[in-house]
Amino acid sequence: MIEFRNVSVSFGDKPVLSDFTLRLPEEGITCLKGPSGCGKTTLLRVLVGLQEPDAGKVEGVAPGDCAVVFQEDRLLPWKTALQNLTILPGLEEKEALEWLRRVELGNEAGRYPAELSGGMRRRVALVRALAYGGRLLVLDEPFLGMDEELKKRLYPLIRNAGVPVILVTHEEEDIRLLADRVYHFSGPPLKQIGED
Ligand SMILES: Nc1ncnc2c1ncn2[C@@H]1O[C@H](COP(=O)(O)OP(=O)(O)OP(=O)(O)O)[C@@H](O)[C@H]1O
Repeated sequence: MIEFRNVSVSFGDKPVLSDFTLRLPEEGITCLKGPSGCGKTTLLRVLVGLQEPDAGKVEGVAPGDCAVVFQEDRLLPWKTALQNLTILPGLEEKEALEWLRRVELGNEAGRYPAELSGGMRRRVALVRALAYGGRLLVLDEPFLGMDEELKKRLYPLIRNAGVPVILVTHEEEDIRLLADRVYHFSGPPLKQIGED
């Protein structure tokens, strides 16, 4: 179980997390849903250790435990799709190529991020996170820029990640086909308003 305990984060005079407490199960796929700007990304940034809270703490997860895909793909622009994977310690080129093939990018291995579409870059970021392993897979809108048919072909990769997944998505279809449970939020400040 991952636990946010009385976590507060403000940007200027705007509280985004305010004495926020939440327990997230560490099994299956947990979807987080809420309106744009309510604070979901901030929650994930605190979870993975990229945002130091003003107060409170997160228990049950350590730095390096999480493989993350953020809304912006964060690929290294001076490295090809393949090299963006082989920067992972211990990931051989052959295995990296196999990951790219799984997201239908086998022919794009030698291309630089600037030569890929937004949806292609996100697929590289997604397999980089999957190949990283970690104890928890954290995904913030991982299917942005992808059509419905492609997304459906990628769902099994998420389903079979072999680790618990925290998934932020606005898409009902993602939730319907992937989620084991959904936490609903409002905000800011972020507040849990339901669960199903
Ligand atoms: N680094 C920052 N500096 C200032 N304000 C920020 C910063 N990061 C987030 N915010 C503000 O905090 C609020 C919550 O942002 P956040 O990105 O967490 O929302 P979100 O729920 O993930 O939104 P979306 O679904 O649109 O991605 C927004 O009002 C945003 O403008």
